[in-house]
Amino acid sequence: MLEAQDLACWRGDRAIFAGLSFHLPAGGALLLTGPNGAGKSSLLRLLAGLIPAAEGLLLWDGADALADLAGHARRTRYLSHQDALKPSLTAAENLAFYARLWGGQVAPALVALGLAELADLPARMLSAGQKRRLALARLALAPAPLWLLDEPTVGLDTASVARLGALLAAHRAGGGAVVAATHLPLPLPDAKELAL
Ligand SMILES: Nc1ncnc2c1ncn2[C@@H]1O[C@H](COP(=O)(O)OP(=O)(O)OP(=O)(O)O)[C@@H](O)[C@H]1O
Repeated sequence: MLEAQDLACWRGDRAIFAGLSFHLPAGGALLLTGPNGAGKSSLLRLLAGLIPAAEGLLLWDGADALADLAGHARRTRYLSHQDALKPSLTAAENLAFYARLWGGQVAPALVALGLAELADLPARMLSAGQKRRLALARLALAPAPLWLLDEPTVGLDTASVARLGALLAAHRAGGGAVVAATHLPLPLPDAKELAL
């Protein structure tokens, strides 16, 4: 599904990593680990097509994944460190924005992350963990084969980590793939680890 061949990444005038290769099959999961500054977020941004590779190739089903950036964006859900919420919109309205882009139903996506009770609250009034859950609820809107998740469980309580685990399992059972960067335990059984 996703294959990296000899990727290299520069940020500013510094080489962050080079010679990075991996193969991620349908249903597979790759866990990015390494100390602060190792390049985990940079790799996720590169895989999302948001920063260019200095060297190497990213392939999707054997073809250049980044030749058509709009097409790559359509098959990708990228969750960064930031929750990317509009503070003045309610939880439901925030998700409705993405539902207009990708399709899907807002109510079940809120339920998937335990947010039904908070649907009408402006995002600015949510706690840090609730905001993270609302960001993650986007994953439950409409299927996309590649999920790129940067520290998805930061701020989550135990029940919410379990809800995310259920989402991840269903995504992978349906043939989806996941690349996740984390310093925390993640419910991703049988994930391969890529230590940066
Ligand atoms: N916009 C930028 N311009 C220049 N250098 C950057 C930029 N963003 C990140 N870097 C540098 O790239 C390196 C990798 O950063 P990155 O955020 O990818 O690390 P990380 O492994 O995700 O770290 P953390 O565990 O702290 O989240 C760091 O040395 C950082 O200073």
